Amino acid sequence: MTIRIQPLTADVFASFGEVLDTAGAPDKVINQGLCGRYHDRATLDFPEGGRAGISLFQAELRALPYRLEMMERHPLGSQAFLPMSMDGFLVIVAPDEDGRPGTPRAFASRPGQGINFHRSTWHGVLTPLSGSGLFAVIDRIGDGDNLQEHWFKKPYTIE
Ligand SMILES: NC(=O)N[C@@H](O)C(=O)O
Ligand code: NI
Repeated sequence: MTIRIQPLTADVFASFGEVLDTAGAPDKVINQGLCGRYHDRATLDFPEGGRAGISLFQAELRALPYRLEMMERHPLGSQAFLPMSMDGFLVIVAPDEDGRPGTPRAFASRPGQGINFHRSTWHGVLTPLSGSGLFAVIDRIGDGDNLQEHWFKKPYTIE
């Protein structure tokens, strides 16, 4: 089955997580008026202990059409992907259907956008399509099994 990539917007992504960008006016202007602060724009959620960690991911670039073989989720915490280059990337999510991913949805972020997956949101792994492939990732550091994978019998084609 082929999944068509759509533009990423806060509305279409709302049930899966938050989109971080500087659309519109900043919530606060700081630093003697020289910096706009887009304040508290995503929710870090680690209900069963653990703490927030910041890691760097240096990911290989992928190409389209993209073969989606697996989706994963983190039952113990949210996960944010913040590109460290001005490049869009591929964001793949799916609703949960009885403990497995339903039909995936694919979005292309704009340069300068980051995302934060809600805890337990089914998602594809970090998928850069251009640029450096370097991302800051904010997710849960702690004990317990925070990774659930689902491998599709028939991979999807994302394009
Ligand atoms: N496993 C890991 O650290 N990365 C994944 O969670 C991912 O979403 O890329
Ligand atoms: Ni993940």
